[in-house]
Amino acid sequence: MKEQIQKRLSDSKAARWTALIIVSFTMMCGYFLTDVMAPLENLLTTKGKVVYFTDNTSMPADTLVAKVALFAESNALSSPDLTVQKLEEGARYQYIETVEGKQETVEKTISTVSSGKGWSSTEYGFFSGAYGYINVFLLMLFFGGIILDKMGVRFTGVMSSGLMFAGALIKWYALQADFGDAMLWGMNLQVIIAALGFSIFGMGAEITGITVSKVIVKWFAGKELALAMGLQVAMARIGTALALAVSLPVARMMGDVSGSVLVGAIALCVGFISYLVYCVMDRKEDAAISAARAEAGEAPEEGFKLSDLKLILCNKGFWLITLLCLMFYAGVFPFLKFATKLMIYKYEVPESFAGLIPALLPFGTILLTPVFGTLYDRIGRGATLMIIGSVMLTTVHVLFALPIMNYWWFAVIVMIVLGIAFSLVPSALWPSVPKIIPMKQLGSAYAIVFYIQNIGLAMVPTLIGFVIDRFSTQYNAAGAITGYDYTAPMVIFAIFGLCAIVIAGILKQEDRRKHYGLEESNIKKK
Ligand SMILES: NCCCC[C@H](N)C(=O)NCC(=O)O
Repeated sequence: MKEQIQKRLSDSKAARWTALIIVSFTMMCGYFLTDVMAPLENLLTTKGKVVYFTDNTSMPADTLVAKVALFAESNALSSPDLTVQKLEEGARYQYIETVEGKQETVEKTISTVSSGKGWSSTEYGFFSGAYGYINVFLLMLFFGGIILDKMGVRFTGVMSSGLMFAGALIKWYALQADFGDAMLWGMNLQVIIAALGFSIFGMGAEITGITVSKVIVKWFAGKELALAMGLQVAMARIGTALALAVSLPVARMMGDVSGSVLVGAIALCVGFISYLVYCVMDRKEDAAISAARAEAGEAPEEGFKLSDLKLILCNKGFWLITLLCLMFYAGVFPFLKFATKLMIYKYEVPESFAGLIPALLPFGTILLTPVFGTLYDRIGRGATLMIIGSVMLTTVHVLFALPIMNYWWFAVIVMIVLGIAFSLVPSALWPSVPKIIPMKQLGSAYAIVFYIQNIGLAMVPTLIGFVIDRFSTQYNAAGAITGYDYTAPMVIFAIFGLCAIVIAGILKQEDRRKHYGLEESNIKKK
């Protein structure tokens, strides 16, 4: 009987994997909402309504009306069905299009109509970066780590998943409301309120992220730690992949971009409830740990002290991991925010399918991250995996920057390579932190890594949005946008990759000197 009390819940395989699935589900819902707007960039940056045709092409409603009016003026319309009629499902239109230098009459049928928001690329970039603003500028992630180490995973997780839900609701409110032409700080008021919601959500998502990492170390240390972390990341990627794949169809179906955000907010509500379920398991685990300590006559584990921060901040290996994280993730997550439009304008993929190519990236990682995690658990080579992943990231961005091979299948291949890189580095990077920093400082350590990473997540989209507006957007004589040249933004992303390679190389050298064990396996033989 006594033995049963002392047995930790985490010693049971079923219990620890159940705990992992529950907390990973909460995180997955967070990842869904994080990227739900990415496939909607084209819609958000178009003014007025956008019509989608049954052949999967799309165009701003104003352009269609102008083209059809021009056609009607110069032709006697053969069928009343083809006159300018209501912009609604099933309506048919004829107009002239220039295909390979020749003028052709095309006939199209509307499939759905959605409302664009008329944001500029700068506004879209500002909004996308908002995820990190509160984390970075109000130091909330930093405080989040201290709260986590002081208050524990139950209090912190409930608070942070509640914040994610609240932020999502504000974002949804901003997108479905009509603010007319109201402006604030030189930007549309809608952008500012949506960004505020996204910032609150981002604070919740990042604090949930460090909490979940600590939960996993608590349940899996000395066991299948990297595999568990890999699986958690894989589930998170399902959230990203779903966001990229279904967001546009949902927005089209519901007639507005806010529809996709509403779906995300509902998912987050379920995620919040599932974290409450985890709290029940966590309480039992803590009780078992305390009972075992009392039984062994050990004093309860010393709590986190602020002076512990010094130990973290003076550790060179820790800083190298943190900088690698900053550079690597600056080349991936912000890129995803712009990737759908890149597919539309550089690779001429119809908008209806364009989100599916970036979605390949997280889909690929769903399988590969746990595979590489297991590899790290069993054979080690963590620093080497990070170098290889960073080289792949850089190569991919160089290929996207070059004005060659503008074929959709080439974009697919390059995206798959990026998917491999995006599996390699996270599966080695996150389980490497506990090799450098002890458990009781782990919450703060992950928080500082996430904090620095968030500087990239906040600033890079803002920078890229500005660069696209300033250097990449092409206009015709009348001042209308005709296309985009993605060379400059992609070169910026490639530079982040290059920095990641250098840092990963130095980390490997440092590991050799300090014996962190990054190249060693994680599973301890009993
Ligand atoms: N788009 C979600 C951003 C998550 C950032 C988070 N700090 C993180 O790095 N998580 C680990 C990962 O690989 O997703």
